Amino acid sequence: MVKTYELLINGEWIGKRYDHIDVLNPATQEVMAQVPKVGRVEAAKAVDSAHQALSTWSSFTAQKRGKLLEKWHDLIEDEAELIGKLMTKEQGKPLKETIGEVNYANGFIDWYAEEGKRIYGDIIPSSHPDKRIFVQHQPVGVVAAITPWNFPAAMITRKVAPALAAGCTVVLKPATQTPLTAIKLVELADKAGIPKGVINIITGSSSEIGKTWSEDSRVRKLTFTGSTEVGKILMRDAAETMKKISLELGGHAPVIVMDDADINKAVNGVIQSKFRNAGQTCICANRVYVHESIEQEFIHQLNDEVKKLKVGNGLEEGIDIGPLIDRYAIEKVEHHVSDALKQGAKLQFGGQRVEVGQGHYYQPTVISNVTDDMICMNEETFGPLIPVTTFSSEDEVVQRANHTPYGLASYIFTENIGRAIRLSEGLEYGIIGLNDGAPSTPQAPFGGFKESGLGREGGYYGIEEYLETKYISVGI
Ligand SMILES: NC(=O)C1=CN([C@@H]2O[C@H](COP(=O)(O)OP(=O)(O)OC[C@H]3O[C@@H](n4cnc5c(N)ncnc54)[C@H](OP(=O)(O)O)[C@@H]3O)[C@@H](O)[C@H]2O)C=CC1
Ligand SMILES: O=C(O)CCCC(=O)O
Repeated sequence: MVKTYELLINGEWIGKRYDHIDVLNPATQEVMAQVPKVGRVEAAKAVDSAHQALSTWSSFTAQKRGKLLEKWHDLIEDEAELIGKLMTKEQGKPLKETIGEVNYANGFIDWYAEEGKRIYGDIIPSSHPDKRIFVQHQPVGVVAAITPWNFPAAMITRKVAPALAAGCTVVLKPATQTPLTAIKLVELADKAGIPKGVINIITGSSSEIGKTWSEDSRVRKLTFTGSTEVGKILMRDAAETMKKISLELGGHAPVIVMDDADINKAVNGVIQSKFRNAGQTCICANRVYVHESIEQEFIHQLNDEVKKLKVGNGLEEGIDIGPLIDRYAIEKVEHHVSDALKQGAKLQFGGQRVEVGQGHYYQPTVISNVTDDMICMNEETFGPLIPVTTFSSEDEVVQRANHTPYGLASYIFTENIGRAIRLSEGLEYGIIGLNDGAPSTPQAPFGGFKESGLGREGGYYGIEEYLETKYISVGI
């Protein structure tokens, strides 16, 4: 019999009396667990609970909240391997990546346990001799967090840790495909002594839960990571109650490899960025622009490295690329590859499914002779495909790289400092990996320009998203 996980509302674990949703292991397609399927009633109860807990939690000192966050961090650290295994089973990514993600996720808790103590205000010199200007920051209130399946731990802590550190309480809905890691993290928060009602987690109908939270004026902040399409729905709905919002949405990251680049560094950077989570991240390299003079050498080295990558069940030793999340994901990759090949792209490596059990596995794939009108050059592939094209000048490549509604991450490989600065300034992206294929870290601001979203997560920028600014004008 599969385990049924429970949900936490107002300090009580509930779930037995609801319908359930099956959680599948993407490597085997087996049902590995079930979670309750709740809707509007429980979504509203979760807000009641968070709202009730708000005054006490926000009145705690930052030190007291920080201590509880540290306790939560330590419990996660103790169970990192177990959580990693659970995440590999529900999400598919290799164990080395899931354990890495647990540590990355825990880094946000660690960072915000400290950062909560540094929510400083200002005293601003007044132009009136008989007045003083004080500015202070207060928690925004109840926060609703909706998270995706591609980072089942990090997307939870990147939102919940700064919210809690700022003095907010949270209602959380993880993705239906990967709720187990999230529930496990909340269980550890409960065990750490974070008071009842401060974190509430529910699973179920995303549209009903999203609507309920959007309409509820007690929810003062909505934070979401996922598709641009859903982000736009949530932004429209949140406008009714004028909530603060953070949206971390899709991307279409260009990689620019200049003729002076260290090719070895560029190849490793592309591989690091592209094949993390089998290409299912919004900052993954989506299209590679290589200077025409080094195309052959770059592709040759890239093929050599890509050939070494091992595809299979992420629980097995030595696996680099696990299964894609579901059948729609692999069909999308196939569609992008076949469209490109039909229009004249050249297959360098891969291009096929890999038959391993029942999972949806796809070979790491490299195609060249790609043109800007192909689907893969315009839509997020969210899979292990590297399309390579060439360019001849700096201006041309910046213009082509910026020609997209997205603006999340971009990558530059060059050894020339002037070019590095010019390109970094010219690219309309929130994140630049300059000779770096892995820019994500808890201390830095993560977020996008244009249709890649609003707001930033991580670093001190990340906590500002959970604060209101209050100005007190004092007559003396
Ligand atoms: N920026 C990023 O990190 C991500 C980008 N994507 C992109 O989006 C594509 C689609 O992925 P998908 O998982 O469908 O992403 P979605 O945007 O559909 O899902 C992300 C989260 O939003 C929830 N959700 C879905 N619809 C609504 C709604 N109407 N109201 C409130 N919440 C909602 C989902 O719940 P539920 O799971 O219950 O449906 C999930 O928790 C990917 O192929 C990729 O291109 C996807 C994931 C992450
Ligand atoms: O948006 C995503 O794909 C999740 C975040 C990835 C990261 O933190 O690197």
